[in-house]
Amino acid sequence: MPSHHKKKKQKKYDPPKSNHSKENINPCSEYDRQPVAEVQLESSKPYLVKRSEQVGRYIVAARDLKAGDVIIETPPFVVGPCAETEPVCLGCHSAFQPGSVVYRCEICNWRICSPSCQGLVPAGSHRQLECIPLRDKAVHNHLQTSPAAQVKLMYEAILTLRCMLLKTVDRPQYDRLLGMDPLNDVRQQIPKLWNRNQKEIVERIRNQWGFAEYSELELHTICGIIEVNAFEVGQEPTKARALFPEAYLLMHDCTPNTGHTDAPQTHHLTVRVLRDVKAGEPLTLTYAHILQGTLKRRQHLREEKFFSCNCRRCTDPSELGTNCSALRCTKCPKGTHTADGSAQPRKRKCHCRQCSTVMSCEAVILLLEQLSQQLETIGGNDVDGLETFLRVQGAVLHDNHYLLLSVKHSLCELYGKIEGFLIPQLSREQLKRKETLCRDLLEVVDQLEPALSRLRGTIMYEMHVPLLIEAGQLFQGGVIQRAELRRRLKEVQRLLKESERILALEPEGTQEHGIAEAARDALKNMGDV
Ligand SMILES: C[S@@+](CC[C@H](N)C(=O)[O-])C[C@H]1O[C@@H](n2cnc3c(N)ncnc32)[C@H](O)[C@@H]1O
Repeated sequence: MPSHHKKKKQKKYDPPKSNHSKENINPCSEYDRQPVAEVQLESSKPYLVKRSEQVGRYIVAARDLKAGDVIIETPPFVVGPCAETEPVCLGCHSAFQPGSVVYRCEICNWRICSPSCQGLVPAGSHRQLECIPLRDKAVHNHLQTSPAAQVKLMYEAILTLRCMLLKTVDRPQYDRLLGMDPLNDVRQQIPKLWNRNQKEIVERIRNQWGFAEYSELELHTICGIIEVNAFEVGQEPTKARALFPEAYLLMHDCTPNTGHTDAPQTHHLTVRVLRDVKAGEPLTLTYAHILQGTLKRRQHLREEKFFSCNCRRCTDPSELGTNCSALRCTKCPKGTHTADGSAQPRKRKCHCRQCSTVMSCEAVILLLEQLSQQLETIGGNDVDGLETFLRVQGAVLHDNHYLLLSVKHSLCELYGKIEGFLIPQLSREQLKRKETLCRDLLEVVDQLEPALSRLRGTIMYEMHVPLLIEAGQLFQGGVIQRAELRRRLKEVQRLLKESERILALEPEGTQEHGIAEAARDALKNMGDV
């Protein structure tokens, strides 16, 4: 729990209004449902809370911020298993390895990774929240008799139950959780979603598990709070969802100016600005995948986050010049098709920018679905299969199309990492290939998520390897002289320094932190150039 939290008188839940006032609101005077202590402390924060009709509450920089400045640092309100997940440890949320010893919680009998799992006991975790209620209601019996698909849904319901149990275990925390917008009015208009929640979560918790003391509306509200506001946390083999104070106020943008990271085990969240931000500028986060095309991002945001994105990138058919969603024109040799900026899928058309041929967006979506399915049939480590996909579909899609970018990203990591393609096994052509793939990716990432982007940091680290080897080989072969060698090594150093600068910001124990250490070692080994 954040240290500034003070106990306050209980307030009745007042669902947030979706017709937010247009007026900009000073954090010291706004927040009808905010605990007083928190409002008083807001003024020391690097952000101000505002509100608009279109976005609801959002935050802006309270002063000029420098790339790397931390704007939010917070423990989670609550963490829990992802939607429809395979069974995970209810302590640390790590997946169970096939054949690993089966341990069970001695109280509730649900599976855990080990009796000494550190995640079982902290505040807001299994033992404090659902463990004894699950035992008292013998919920484990349902787990044993249910088919795998139902078991996944039972794990999904755990996070809703955890939030709900806060009402009795930690009422102030529960009240703060209810400060998040569940968008009930919007979600209720989507029968597929509402009815699914009713059947799979609300009725499960109330009727099957026997927690009838919680009303249907309370449980639907928690479902909404999770759907609208939860962050994905953890790294393989741990994957979970978490709700955080403050961070939920970050509005979405498809070219965000903040990035976030969560610490292994505790899932404490750190949000930093990725680039310099001027006072008054909205602080933004992406709720979608950065290397995804506009149609897909907008679809995800509409269906899963319940709004139409009209950011600069979504309304620009070229996606800020990257052509991330462009298809090659079948009628003219140089043309590319891109969707116009309309937010409404039915109205959208994909025009060739050279010859004005028009394709319907439905046809484009269908084609991309087929290509995605084709891609899924290629094994994750199948270098040749992925290269063939790039070659064949490169005739249909722009070089920077997001489907090709995702293949390029996989390949740039595979060259140098898997048996048969380890660094000493790579031919000159394959090393060059790795370099080219990294350059292609960097060119796009520099546009969409510049400066301190984690993706940039990892690509730069990958790219230093072929450049370093090539420089050494060319010098030893007498192809380049000392001055050219020096120039090339300087470039390698630049990549390593930038990669280290970015990834050293990641918490200890993460893969990225490990890469930062490797970059530091590589720089030390290079010595003075
Ligand atoms: C995590 S919440 C952000 C906080 C929220 N605005 C509030 O007042 O509680 C996400 C919701 O905010 C709104 N939102 C965030 N970014 C937006 C954007 N770029 N355009 C429109 N609505 C946005 C959407 O309703 C979205 O479902």
